[in-house]
Amino acid sequence: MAGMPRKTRHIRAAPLKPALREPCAHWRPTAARAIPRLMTQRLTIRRPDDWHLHLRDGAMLRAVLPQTVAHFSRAIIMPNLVPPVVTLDDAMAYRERILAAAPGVGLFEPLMTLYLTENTDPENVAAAHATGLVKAVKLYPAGATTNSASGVRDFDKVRGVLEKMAEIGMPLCVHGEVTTHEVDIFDREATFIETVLDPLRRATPGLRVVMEHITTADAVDYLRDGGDDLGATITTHHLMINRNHMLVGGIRPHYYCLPVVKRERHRAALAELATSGFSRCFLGTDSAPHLARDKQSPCGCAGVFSAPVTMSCLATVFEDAGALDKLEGFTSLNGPAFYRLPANEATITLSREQEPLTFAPQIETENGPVVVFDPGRPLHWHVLDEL
Ligand SMILES: NC(=O)N[C@@H](CC(=O)O)C(=O)O
Ligand SMILES: [Zn+2]
Ligand SMILES: [Zn+2]
Repeated sequence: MAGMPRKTRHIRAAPLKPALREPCAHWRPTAARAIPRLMTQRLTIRRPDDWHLHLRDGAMLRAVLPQTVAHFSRAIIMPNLVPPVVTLDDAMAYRERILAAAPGVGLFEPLMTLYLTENTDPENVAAAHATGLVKAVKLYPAGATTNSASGVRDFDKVRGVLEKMAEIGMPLCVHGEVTTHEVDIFDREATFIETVLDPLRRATPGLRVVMEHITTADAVDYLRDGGDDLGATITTHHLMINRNHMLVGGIRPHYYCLPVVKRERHRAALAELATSGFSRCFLGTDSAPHLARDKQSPCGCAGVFSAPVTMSCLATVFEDAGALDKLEGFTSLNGPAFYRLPANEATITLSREQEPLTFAPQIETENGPVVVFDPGRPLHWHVLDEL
C-alpha cells in the first residue's frame, strides 16, 4: 500500500545478562577492601568458641591442640576417631586425653560429642547428656566423609535415640550429605536436605539439629525457614574460597574438604548469611588436620586445617562485608545461645595492621607436617592476646 508508513520490525537483541563470572584463582580486591581506612584498627570481642573441631588423638592431638587453645575458649570436639567415640565412657576417656595433651589447656573446655551408630543406646546418650560434659551427638551418614564407616545407613535404627534427644533437648550435629553413588558430589548437600534431613526433622518434632559445615545457598534457605530448633555452622574456608580456587590453574589438595567447596554463588550466600548477624548460624571451623603426605597423594584426604588463621580470616571476611560489628555474634555469641551456654567472659583483641600477618605455612607433628589453610590473600588482622 503505497503512501502508508511501512511497518518496520524491530529486532531487538535480548538484553545481555551480566555474565556470571566466578573469580579467578587469585583474589581480586573487592569494593569494600578498596575503601581507604585507618592504618591500625582494634577490635575487642568476647573470646570465640569453635562449634566444630577435629583434634584427632596422640601425636596429632598434641600438635594441633595448642593452635585452638591460643584463640578459643571452648570447642565441640568431633568424635570421628578410629575407633570412633561412641559411648559415654569413650567420650570421658577422650576428654581426659585432650586435657592432658597440652600445657595451658586447663583454660580450654572441650565439649564432647558421641558418634551415632545404629547400635547407640538411648539411655547411654541420656546419661552422657546428664553429665554436662557431652553436649551433642554426631550423625555421619555411613561413608559420607573421613572415618564415617560406622555411621548410619538405616535411619529407622536410630529412631529411639533421636526421640530421646528431642525429649532431653540434646542437639544432633549432622554431616549433611547423601552418599548415593548416582548423586553428583556437588549436589549431595542439597539432596540430603530434601530427602533425609527434612523428613527426619518432621518425624522427630522438637529435635534440635545443627547443620554442620553448610556449603550451599540451598542450606542457607533451609536454615532461614527452619525455626528455633535448627542451627548451622559455617567454616572459615567455605566463607573464603569457591571451587575455582581449588581447581583453576592446578588442583590444590589443601582446599579439598567435605562437603566440597561449591561455586561462587554459594560462597557468597554463606558470607551474606554469616555477616548479616543471623543468630542461628555460628562458627564451626571444621579444622580437620591430616598429614601433608596424606593430602598430597593420588587419593588425598578431605579436610582443611584452619585453626591457626581462622580469626584473621574471619575478620577479613567480615571487614569485606562492612560488618565487623557482626563478627562477635558469629564467633562468640550465637553458638553459646544455640547450645544454651553462657558466652565467654574473657575477650580477645584483633588489630588491623598495615603489615600482613605472617604465619607458619605448616605445623610439625611427630609423624610429619600438617599444612595450614592459606586463603591466598593477605590477612591484615592479627590476634593480639594469644594464649
Ligand atoms: N571436613 C572434612 O573434609 N573432613 C573431616 C570430616 C568431616 O567433617 O566431614 C575430617 O575428619 O577430616
Ligand atoms: Zn563433616
Ligand atoms: Zn568436620
